[in-house]
Amino acid sequence: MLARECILSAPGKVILHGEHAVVHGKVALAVSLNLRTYLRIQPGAAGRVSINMPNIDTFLSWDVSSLHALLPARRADLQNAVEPDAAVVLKLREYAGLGDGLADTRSLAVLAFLYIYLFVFAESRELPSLTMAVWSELPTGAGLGSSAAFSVCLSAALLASRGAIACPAVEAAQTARWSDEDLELINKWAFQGEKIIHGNPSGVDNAVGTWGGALRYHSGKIKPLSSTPMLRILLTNTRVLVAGVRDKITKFPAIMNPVLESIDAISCECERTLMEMARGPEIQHYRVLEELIDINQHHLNVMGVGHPSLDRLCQVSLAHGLHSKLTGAGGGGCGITLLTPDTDSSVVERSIQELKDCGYDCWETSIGAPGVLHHSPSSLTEDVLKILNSY
Ligand SMILES: Nc1ncnc2c1ncn2[C@@H]1O[C@H](COP(=O)(O)OP(=O)(O)O)[C@@H](O)[C@H]1O
Ligand SMILES: C[C@@](O)(CCOP(=O)(O)O)CC(=O)O
Ligand SMILES: [Mg+2]
Repeated sequence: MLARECILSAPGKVILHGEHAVVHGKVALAVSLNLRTYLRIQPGAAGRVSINMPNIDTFLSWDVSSLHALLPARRADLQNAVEPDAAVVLKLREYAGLGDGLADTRSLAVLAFLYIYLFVFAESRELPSLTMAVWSELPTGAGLGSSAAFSVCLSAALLASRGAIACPAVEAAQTARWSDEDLELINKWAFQGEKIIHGNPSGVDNAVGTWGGALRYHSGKIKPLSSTPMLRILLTNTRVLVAGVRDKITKFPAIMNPVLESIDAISCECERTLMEMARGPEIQHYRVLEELIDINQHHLNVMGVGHPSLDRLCQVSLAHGLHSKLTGAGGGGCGITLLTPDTDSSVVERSIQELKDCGYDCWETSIGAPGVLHHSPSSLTEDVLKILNSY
């Protein structure tokens, strides 16, 4: 077990259409982002488990012997990731001294680690000493799926340490993908991590973090959108922290269900348009994509997940003829703006500048990055390697 170090990474995501509705069984379209979370795991000091998570200022270490007491009584089935129940989460909370701070999403990262560590090793009853460091290029809690990228990295690293999946061989300065079968297992356990962090996630974020690229997600069914045209997108982080957005879906189901149906239809229409564009993109296709973005943004506001900072993003970009919507949980966080072939570069530059003047971060992003990857140390940038090596 954990004979050597393993470095891996997983991407964040952008939801084009279907956030929130996807939790209620509607279709979502999502794409991976060129911003990644990196994790390095290595054999630790004898009898110790240490986790270092500088993005959330959390550095913890435990005795393996004390962790043994937390092992579930029943042997967990490694191939069918076990769902966390409230009693287990409470026990882990008490052990880690995290109290009941439900609002402190940072502590959920610790719980996700403890859960996956204990349950992945539960079958063997042998817990390894290890040291782990995680570093992300993604802002946390901004709607770009940092929780899923984190859960995917945790799942892949711990399954590899357990020997449940083999680390694919990497040449110097290169990366390697896991087999489809291993990706299935990584995704299953990452979903459990997301359940701890989110409560009731749809599973779309961990699917993108695992497989990368563009995909259609519907009630757990994942379809890669391999022939999607290359879309140019501006990503804006309003820097307003997403704080426990409460949508109105459960409060007014009869009123909100038609809105969810409409979002489902938007995702399907967008998918159809993207497929047509793959055969030959025309400017009318972009006009349809823009209209779908506008309609969905209105729906998301109706659902109560908007924010004045996101309204401002939409107004500023529309003043330049560009169409935006929130992405992810909403209530702040990030929005996307579609750039079209007839968008002049001076318009893009002016829009970016005006959005920066609002105090937002704004940049043109590239989408469709690979899913979870195994890295050789020399495939990492010096900056990332330095951070991971400092723990
Ligand atoms: N790099 C990281 N290190 C440790 N925990 C992380 C990291 N990235 C994300 N997380 C966990 O995910 C949480 C943020 O997830 P969430 O609120 O779903 O926002 P999002 O997924 O949109 O970034 C953090 O509070 C933390 O618990
Ligand atoms: C709102 C939702 O659709 C996406 C949440 O994404 P994020 O954690 O805000 O990046 C929830 C989900 O799909 O689980
Ligand atoms: Mg998340």
